[in-house]
Amino acid sequence: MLAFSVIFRTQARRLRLHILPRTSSLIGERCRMSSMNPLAAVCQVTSTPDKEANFAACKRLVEQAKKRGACMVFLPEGFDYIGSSRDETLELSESMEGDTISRYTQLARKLEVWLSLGGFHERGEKWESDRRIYNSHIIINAQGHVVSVYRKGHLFDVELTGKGVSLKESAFTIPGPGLTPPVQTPIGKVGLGVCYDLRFPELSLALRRQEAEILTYPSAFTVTTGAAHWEVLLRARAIETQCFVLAAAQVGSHHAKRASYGHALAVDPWGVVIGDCGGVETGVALVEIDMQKLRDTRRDMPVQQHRREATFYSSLDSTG
Ligand SMILES: O=C(O)CNC(=O)[C@H](CS)NC(=O)CCC(=O)C(=O)O
Repeated sequence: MLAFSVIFRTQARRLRLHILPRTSSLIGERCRMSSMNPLAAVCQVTSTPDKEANFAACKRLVEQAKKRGACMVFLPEGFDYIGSSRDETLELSESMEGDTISRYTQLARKLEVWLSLGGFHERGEKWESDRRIYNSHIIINAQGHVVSVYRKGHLFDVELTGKGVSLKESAFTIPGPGLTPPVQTPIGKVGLGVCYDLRFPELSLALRRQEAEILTYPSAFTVTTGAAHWEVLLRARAIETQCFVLAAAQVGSHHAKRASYGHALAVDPWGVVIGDCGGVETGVALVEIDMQKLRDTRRDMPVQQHRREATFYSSLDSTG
């Protein structure tokens, strides 16, 4: 009998529930059955500069998640690698046609599972002359086709005085051109962001306006900013858009100079944390995507209808 564990959080207590599907044949069917809520898998990994080892670790988690009944598996920013210098980060990058994406499309096809690959280091169009990359969030369907790509719009150029955080993403990355429309998947309509984008509610509101039901922020948050802001920001985006929010994450030490906060998280449209991978280990949290919860939340408190964006922006214009 196959069992899977879902990590639920009730206030300060964490409970691990073991749920037994009635028969193992239900697992493959779950994504197609309208009577059961689909399962999403939010992964937490520790990428290093070793691409082979990272692929092996991610593949194991995707296989585990599929076995436990997931229809769609979410991997974090830098799932391919986290480089130890600007030069190494650039050197290891690939195009969409390279080995890495080809291996993941094969994996998706073989396991018949959808994948969200957050934060792929993608060589830009003018790589040969400018050596710049995009930070790309790629969606692959269960037939192994790339169905959507969003290129991170907000770059993390941040230096926190006295807090040991100093990163300049724009030194190697080009910002993406803008929003990618939400994509229909077996778990719902998924809107794409990446990591630092989480801090900009105008992106999540634009995705909500385009009918997103699930927002995704695959991340590699720093330990300092993660401890201060991560859960608050994710819950705020969920509450104000009334969407599920799924955020796969990097955890622990990538190399001598860099570590990540962890806590890959899943939040429901009411703002409740329904999955949390913790701050220590790699792993996967399986969560039910119950669209009735979303419909109830939006019906009871129709904030999207109450929104008066135009009023506030036009008053800004008139006051200069
Ligand atoms: O560098 C790579 O290889 C992959 N990219 C990242 O890890 C990015 C850019 S440096 N990290 C973040 O955006 C952290 C955001 C953050 O921590 C916050 O908003 O507080």
